[in-house]
Amino acid sequence: MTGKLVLLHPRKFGDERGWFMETYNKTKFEALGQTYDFVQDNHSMSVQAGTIRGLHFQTPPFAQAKLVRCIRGRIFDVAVDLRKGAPTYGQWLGVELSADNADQFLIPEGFAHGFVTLEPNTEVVYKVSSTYAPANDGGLAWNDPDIAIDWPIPSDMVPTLSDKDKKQPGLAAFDTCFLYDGEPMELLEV
Ligand SMILES: Cc1cn([C@H]2C[C@H](O)[C@@H](COP(=O)(O)OP(=O)(O)O[C@H]3O[C@@H](C)C(=O)[C@@H](O)[C@H]3O)O2)c(=O)[nH]c1=O
Repeated sequence: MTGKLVLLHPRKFGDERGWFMETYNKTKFEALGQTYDFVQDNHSMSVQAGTIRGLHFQTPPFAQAKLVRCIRGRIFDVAVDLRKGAPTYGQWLGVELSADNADQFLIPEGFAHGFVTLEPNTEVVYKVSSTYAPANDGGLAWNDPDIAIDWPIPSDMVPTLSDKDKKQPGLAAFDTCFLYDGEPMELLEV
């Protein structure tokens, strides 16, 4: 299996009560060639708009694929290619996820992940394919010029960051431990 970046537009079944949607269906993921054993669910809430969490990853053997969605507010969600030898190594791809669009972003192993909140009190939930392994916790600077993410926040805004994320290194200091599986860094939308 190769891991693809996938933006899922889940089908909402509306009726007089409201709506229903599936948020994860293993069989449908397998039909897309994306077989993950999601073993942990996470939920974060960020009070301030302009909060950046990331860029984060766990190193092998605890690398994580992530299935991310925003259930309150709005985020710009980013994946950064860290796969050794990939032609797109160091490049990033971002999507907007919101409670309104209900979209989900599937980020395979080999990518760093981060997001900025675009509204106050934004809540993000995501499944991960390996449990938390603090000793394998890795990070990169959100504003590393070698990655050059175009965060959709005002240029004079000082983002809210954790102490850890204020001190993350840049890509130049990172010796990647992720292998390139040949999968192009393209967004599959379903
Ligand atoms: C990630 C994580 C953190 N924690 C604890 C450690 C710490 O005391 C507290 C807050 O952790 P952090 O500051 O790392 O939380 P946060 O900055 O929200 O980290 C998350 O960011 C996004 C972008 C991701 O992709 C996630 O994988 C995760 O790295 O929660 C767990 O117990 N389990 C976990 O799986």
